[in-house]
Amino acid sequence: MTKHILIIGLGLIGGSLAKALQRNEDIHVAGYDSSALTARKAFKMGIIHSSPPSLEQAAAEADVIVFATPVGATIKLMEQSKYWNLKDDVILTDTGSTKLQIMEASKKLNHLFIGGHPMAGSHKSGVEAAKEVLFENAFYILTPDEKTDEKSLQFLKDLLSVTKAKIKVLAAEEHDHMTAVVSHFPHLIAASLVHQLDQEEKFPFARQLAAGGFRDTTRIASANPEMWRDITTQNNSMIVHQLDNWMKQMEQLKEMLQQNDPEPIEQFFNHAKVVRDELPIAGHGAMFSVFDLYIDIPDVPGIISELTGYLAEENISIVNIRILETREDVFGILVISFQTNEDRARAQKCISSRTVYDTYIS
Ligand SMILES: NC(=O)c1ccc[n+]([C@@H]2O[C@H](COP(=O)([O-])OP(=O)(O)OC[C@H]3O[C@@H](n4cnc5c(N)ncnc54)[C@H](O)[C@@H]3O)[C@@H](O)[C@H]2O)c1
Ligand SMILES: O=C(O)C(=O)C[C@]1(C(=O)O)C=C[C@@H](O)C=C1
Repeated sequence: MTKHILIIGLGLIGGSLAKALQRNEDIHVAGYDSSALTARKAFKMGIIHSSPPSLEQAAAEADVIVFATPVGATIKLMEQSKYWNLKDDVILTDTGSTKLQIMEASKKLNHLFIGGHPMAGSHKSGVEAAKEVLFENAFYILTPDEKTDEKSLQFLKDLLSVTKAKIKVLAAEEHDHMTAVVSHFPHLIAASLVHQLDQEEKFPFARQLAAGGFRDTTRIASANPEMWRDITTQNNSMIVHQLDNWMKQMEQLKEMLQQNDPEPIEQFFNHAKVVRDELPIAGHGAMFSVFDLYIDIPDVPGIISELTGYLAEENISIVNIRILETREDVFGILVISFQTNEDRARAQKCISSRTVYDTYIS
């Protein structure tokens, strides 16, 4: 029998989930967004099967309701949902980046709520950025609580299995602690590095020099500010705890730098390299979402379409393409991102065999 899923919030995450869920032919995906334009776009793009005009009516028909809205809006919607006429056995879930406050809010609901968080995403937002494959190989965290029965949990796991994510059950507190370390606090550091560049007054040309290192470290500073405002206010104490640890670490770093002894400085970098190099490689998800290929190209018209044309001929899909404007002379660096290491290796071979341009992997 067809199951009715309602996704509220049709941005990057809601849109990607809707697309992935459509792989299951026994599922009807209805989508709602507070922006009527977004909902219309999602329907036109085929991301959702239907775009009901009334949220309450769509909620009443749903077997599963997914809140894929910024976490502040999710808590407000959860409160509203108490007044909706829901099916008795409906399962409510969400995709929010924080879990403790959301699970706390779920205690006041009359229906089952199982927290959810796919650990994959992007600095891009909105329905246009939605991708069916976004969650493949990424962890998808679920945070059931004492009210959750095994059957409903299994039902949700089965439903989400079409995303090809790795489903993992965690307690909300563990989730918020770990995401503060690997996601929330790094976003604040990335933003702080950009602020530091912005405060550089003596040499404004520094912005032009910002090359791979600065761009790689600060990509996530381009993420949606409202979304990160909500995450930061909800997971505030865990983030402040990370900041305390960071400040202690920075004090130690400062002392080490003041002594300027090369050996501990090398050890500092070496330890970070060993830990970073040992991080597990995931196809998508939190850490390694893309594989970049760098190509030295001359500044001539048509060069990008020439190169992408070669890749298209060999059926190699591209995730992203950008130019690093780090040099003022004739050559620039084109960075093409791929979804897999294999795609990048094929692309490097393809470009090296068809052009004279140097390609390299950073
Ligand atoms: N962006 C990421 O990398 C990422 C990754 C995993 C989880 N998340 C979480 O998933 C959720 C959605 O994030 P996103 O990146 O898709 O954001 P997004 O900005 O791309 O999309 C959010 C959508 O929700 C809609 N919306 C906002 N308030 C609403 C309301 N009250 N009712 C209905 N629709 C409303 C917006 O119009 C927008 O279309 C957030 O809770 C976020 O923390 C984000
Ligand atoms: O890849 C990115 O750009 C992301 O920021 C994704 C990211 C993360 O911090 O890793 C962001 C928020 C999430 O809740 C999960 C994933």
